[in-house]
Formats: sequence, C-alpha cells, structure tokens
Amino acid sequence: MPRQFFVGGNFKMNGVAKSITDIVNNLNSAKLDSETEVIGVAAQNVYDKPNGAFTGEISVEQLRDTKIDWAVIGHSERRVILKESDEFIARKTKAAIEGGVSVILCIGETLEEREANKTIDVVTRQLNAAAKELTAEQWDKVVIAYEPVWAIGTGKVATTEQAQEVHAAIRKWLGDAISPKAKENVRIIYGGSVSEKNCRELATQPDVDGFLVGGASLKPAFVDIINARI
Ligand SMILES: O=C(CO)COP(=O)(O)O
Repeated sequence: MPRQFFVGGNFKMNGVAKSITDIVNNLNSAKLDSETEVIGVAAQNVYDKPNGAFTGEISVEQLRDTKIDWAVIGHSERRVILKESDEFIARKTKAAIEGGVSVILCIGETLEEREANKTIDVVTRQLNAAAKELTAEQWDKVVIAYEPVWAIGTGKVATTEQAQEVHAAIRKWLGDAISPKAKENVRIIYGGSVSEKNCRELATQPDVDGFLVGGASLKPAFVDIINARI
C-alpha cells in the first residue's frame, strides 16, 4: 500500500476565534483531495507525565478527553526557544503514543549545522533519541516532519533535491534502526516555507509524503497545498 499523503497546518501562536473560523470555513467549503490525509485538530505540545502539579502543561489524557488524537512534538521553536532536549522530546513522544495520541515528530538542522555538513548527523541524533524510547511497532503512530530550521518562516524553502536527500536518509535510517516495515510505512513530511507555489514540485519527490505548513496554512492558499498532488 502506498503511503497516504499527509498535510498538517501549524498555526503556531496565531489566530483568534474569528480568523480561525474563517480558515476552517474555507477548508470545509473547498474541494480537497480525498486521497490526502488532512489532520483534524492537533495539539502543539504535550507533557510526559500523566498528571499532577505541572502548572502550564497539558497531559495526554486531557488531549484525549477533548478528542484530540494528534500532537506536534519537537518543533524547532520549542527546541530552540523553550530549550527542549532530544531526550525530553523523546519521552513526550512515548507518553503521547502510549496514551493513544499520534505524533508529528519534528526534526531538522540549523543553518550553521547545514553549513558544517552536519545535517544527517543532527537528524540522526534527534531520531536516535526517539528510537531509544519507542518500540518498533510504535513508529506506526509517528509521522516524521523534516523541518530545516533555516527554512522555517524565512521564505527560503529547501530545494526539491535538498528535501529528497534528507528524506531518503531518514528513510534509510528507519530501515537500519527500526524495521523494514517502518521504512516502508512511516510518512516523512517536509516543513519550512511551503507555499502554493513550491508545493507541487516538492510533492513529486519519492520520499516527500506531505507537508507541515506554517504561515501558508493561515491563508486560503492552504487548500492548494493540500491538493498538491492533483
Ligand atoms: O514551522 C513550520 C511548520 O511547523 C513551517 O513554518 P513556515 O511554513 O511558516 O515556514
């Protein structure tokens, strides 16, 4: 079975009731590619402990209770601004999956790391941390989002070759470190300045299984990105 194309919108800390209602109404009235999985509502974070005195955090159980069954974990804005470590992100990923919440696990290198030819080392380190916590079967509940930090919110998108090269390396890692099944089935999506202009070409790449869209997900053009394959 081919991997189902997967598109998520990451609104980040943007929007108020009126603007989000407009976005949702636009999506509901648009004709969306029925072969693309567009996730409903996802959390942008979750804590690794089940409950307790952790002011400001949200638990997996609380997400499930509000019918949220996806969480974005490890976004570079949390790694960089909130100083979340690979290990903490891995523990949160495990807690989410064990509690029944699927995870969009974000990884990616900074510009400095890319220029030092460390891209594959960095994404492998980030993935290895998650692999320490998860069983091979639990990777069924993970979508990996490769988001080069230098491409996020900058308008500087990775070229199709740059994206495919890293996605292929991640897929190889899945085979070597997890299982042949994970290599075949885990979706690897790209994020970083995806727009209605560049999405079609990126979507032609064999290991680009979808997108995680920031700024453009707040605009009507998000529909064109969801429909990148038609
Ligand atoms: O961070 C992103 C998605 O998680 C990407 O953001 P932009 O699409 O705004 O570059």
